[in-house]
Amino acid sequence: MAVDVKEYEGDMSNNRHNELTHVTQRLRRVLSKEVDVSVGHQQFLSDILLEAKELLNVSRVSVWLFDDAAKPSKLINYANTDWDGLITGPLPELAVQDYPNYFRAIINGETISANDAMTDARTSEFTDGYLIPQQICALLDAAIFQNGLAIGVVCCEGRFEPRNWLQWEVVATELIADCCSRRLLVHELWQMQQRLTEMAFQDVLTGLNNRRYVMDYAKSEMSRHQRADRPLSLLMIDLDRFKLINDKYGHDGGDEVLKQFAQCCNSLVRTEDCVCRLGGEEFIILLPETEVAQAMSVAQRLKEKAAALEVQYEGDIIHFTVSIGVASVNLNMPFSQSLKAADQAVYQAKAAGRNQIKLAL
Ligand SMILES: Nc1nc2c(ncn2[C@@H]2O[C@H](COP(=O)(O)OP(=O)(O)OP(=O)(O)O)[C@@H](O)[C@H]2O)c(=O)[nH]1
Repeated sequence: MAVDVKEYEGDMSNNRHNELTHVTQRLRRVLSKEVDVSVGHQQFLSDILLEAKELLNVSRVSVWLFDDAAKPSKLINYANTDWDGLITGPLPELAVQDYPNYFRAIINGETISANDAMTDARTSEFTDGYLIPQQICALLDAAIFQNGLAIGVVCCEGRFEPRNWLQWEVVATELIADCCSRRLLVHELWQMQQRLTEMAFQDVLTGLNNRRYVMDYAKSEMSRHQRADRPLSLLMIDLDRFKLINDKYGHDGGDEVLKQFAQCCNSLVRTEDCVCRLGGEEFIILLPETEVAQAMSVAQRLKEKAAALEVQYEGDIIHFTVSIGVASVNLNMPFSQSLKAADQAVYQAKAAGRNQIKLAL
């Protein structure tokens, strides 16, 4: 049911007025969450669209984004409130060649307040294929901008009869479109930040945690284990004669071995264990809540699994072995001391002929 100007200016029933005040407050509360990344952005969009649907008293509100803001050729449905019956499932993409007037208006940044969508020159293109079958009579569409370019549109659809869109309804839709724009930007920035954090703590080649990560992780695990008086163990692993593998199969062959060995480590340990590539052909596995005797048996399984691994590379099969140093992490000393002890054990394993496990003293 549309709100009439006269009604809004003076005669609006108390009920409708109270209802609007209530919905506006709800909408403002939801809009204020635009920077709260703990709410998923799809959830946020669907929340504001629902509030907008109620505020404007329309059948559906949806968000559509251009495939390419610099050179738009399609509008793709991004979020929408459901509506009772009719279209279900994903909405089809809209192509510029089918709706040139509509696209032109949105690209120009116009807010389309089509009181009668079937006669408005910007929306009449939808008449036979969409408006008539869906019984949509009024459309209120506001462009979503980013950096001065229209990147998409918020679309409000009224069914059954034309309506006169009021000025406040137009402004409310534009505010919602602006809010969608900011939220999409917040989402992009959040994704970028996630990616940077991942990059800062991840080894690019193997996807394992890197040295920076293990140092932070060890620090927090050491204090946790100290408080709980629990044992923490570590394996330091070095691939044997890795230079020969590089020399024989090339750097890419060596990389393939490192990647497959990383997977081998991951497949062998518990989810709470922390596998890291320290650099080069050197890896470390931290085993929380683990006595050194159990750590020795993990090392034994890893040594056997590595020796049995057949790395397929350009028609060849590459075999390799590992030398492992096992240490119980000394919770009263800096972590670097335990690393050093494990490193010396690796050195002894190498000196003893490689493909060996040694316990750090
Ligand atoms: N393919 C590849 N090779 C690497 C990478 N990082 C380091 N290396 C190579 O790893 C080799 C390590 O050689 P060394 O330190 O001599 O050790 P090793 O040949 O494994 O001999 P031992 O440790 O004594 O058994 C060097 O040739 C490095 O160039 C990497 O990311 N990819």
